[in-house]
Order: sequence, then structure tokens, then C-alpha cells
Amino acid sequence: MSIVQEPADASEDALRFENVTLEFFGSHRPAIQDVSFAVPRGKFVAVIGPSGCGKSTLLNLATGLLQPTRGEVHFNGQRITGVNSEAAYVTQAAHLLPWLSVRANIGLALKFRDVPKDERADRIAHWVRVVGLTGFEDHYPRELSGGMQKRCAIARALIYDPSIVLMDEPFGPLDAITRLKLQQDLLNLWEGQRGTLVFVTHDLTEAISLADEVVVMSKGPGTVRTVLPIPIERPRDVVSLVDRPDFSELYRELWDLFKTELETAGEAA
Ligand SMILES: Nc1ncnc2c1ncn2[C@@H]1O[C@H](COP(=O)(O)OP(=O)(O)OP(=O)(O)O)[C@@H](O)[C@H]1O
Repeated sequence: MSIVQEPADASEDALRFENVTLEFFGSHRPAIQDVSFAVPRGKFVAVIGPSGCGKSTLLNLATGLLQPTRGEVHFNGQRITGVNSEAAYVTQAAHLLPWLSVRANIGLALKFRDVPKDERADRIAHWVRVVGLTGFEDHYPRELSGGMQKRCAIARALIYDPSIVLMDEPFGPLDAITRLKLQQDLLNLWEGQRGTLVFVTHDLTEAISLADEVVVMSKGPGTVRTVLPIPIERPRDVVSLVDRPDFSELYRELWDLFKTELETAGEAA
């Protein structure tokens, strides 16, 4: 990562957006405008908002793949000015390399980092077990179900202990049952490790079930409308959570905010 030095105690936030505006070249209005919010270290933060409000753009700024037109993005107290190699990015499509086995896909980041072969094998074996792909190590992506491909992509992202994990609607294209199972798997994983995770989703239930805080975005141009804390204790069980009265209250609160956004954007049913 290319960074600009700041005092070491500058931030206990893993990620911080400071008045960030981004205009794509040739566009007549900013994709996001004056966005400010922080992701505290060790927290699970969900980002929701209507389609096109700039959720993916925020993640691309956090990885350093995009640079702000105005404002600054900081990672661990240091301004991001180039690619943030400490961030793992899991996108909607699994993007596994089709010519590599599950084992090789999962171990890719370790190979790039010159991790010795024996250590690589141990860590791959560990992550294959963690994501439930034992017995499929030598299979190719085309031989896996959508959920298995997703689990492979998650293992590939987490195997090198990234400082922050960015997930862009990772469970979007999956059926409801696989999705629930993976949500619980991700929760169990995260609750065991407590790294920093930013999770973009359209799904209000998913956001409340998983996150410590939900960042609600407005559209046109994208900006942060509010940050809603989710004061539900952990460990959580995604299936039984939805029956709790406090879950319903949070859902209602989030829906009221979200609905206003859809109406403002002229997208309400
Ligand atoms: N490379 C690009 N060039 C020009 N405009 C872009 C580019 N990428 C995104 N945009 C625009 O920026 C805005 C934000 O896009 P972004 O993909 O971040 O939204 P999003 O909230 O992730 O959308 P969705 O929920 O539909 O995935 C949109 O208006 C989009 O059309």
C-alpha cells in the first residue's frame, strides 16, 4: 500500500472516510458526495442503500483501486494513496481461477507472498476444513456448487490474515438456504477472530443479523444518511434472531429509512 504517514495514535478506526467525493471521468454528477464515516477496528459494519448509491465505489476506494476526487480515505490512521494490499476483497462473483484446483485457488495469496511450501500446505488444509470443503481440494471451480465456490473465495480471501475484509454482496446470487448457511458460517468465523469487516448488502435482515453497525446510504449522489448501531449480543444465531422483538424493531427502523430513500429516488413500488 502506498501511504502518507500520520501520527501513530491518529486513529483507532480501521477505515475512515473524510468528506469523500468521487466523480467518475466524464460523469455529470458525483457518484458519492461528501461521505464521512468510520469503521472501528474489529467491528463488522454493513453498508446498505439503494442501487447505484455508491456502495461498491466505497469498497473500491478502501482498496485504493479508486482515488477520491476530493477528501481522504484513511486505513489504520494512514491516508490511502495507492493499492491497499492489506485489504481482502470478496466480490459478488467468486472470481476463482478456473484452471486451478480448490487447493491452488485458496493458496494463491500465500504463493504470491512467497510463503514456504510446507506452511502453505498446512494453512490451506486448515482453511479447507474451516470452510467445509474437505474432499474437494482437487476439484476445479466448475465442479463446485455456487455456495461451495463462495466458500472457496472466502477462504482464499481470509487465508493470509488480511487487516480488513471487504465483501460486496458476497451471498447475493445464492439460494435462500445456502445463503443462511453461509451467513451463519461467516458469523461463526468472524466471531472467532473479530477482524474488521465491511459488508455491502441489499438485504436488511442480513445487515442486522451480521453487523455491529449499519451504514445507510442515500442516493443521487451517494451520501451517508445515518449509521445505525445493532446492539444485539453475540454469538448470534441467524435463524432464531429474526423472532426477537428487538430484531423486528431494528428492521422497522431500517426499513423506514430505506423506504424514504427509495421514495426519494423514485423507485418505490
Ligand atoms: N466506472 C464507472 N464509470 C462511471 N460511472 C460509474 C462507474 N462505476 C460506477 N459508476 C456510477 O457510480 C454510481 C455508484 O455506483 P456503484 O456501483 O458504486 O453503486 P452501488 O450502490 O454499488 O450499486 P448496486 O447496488 O447496484 O451494485 C452509479 O451511478 C454508477 O452508475
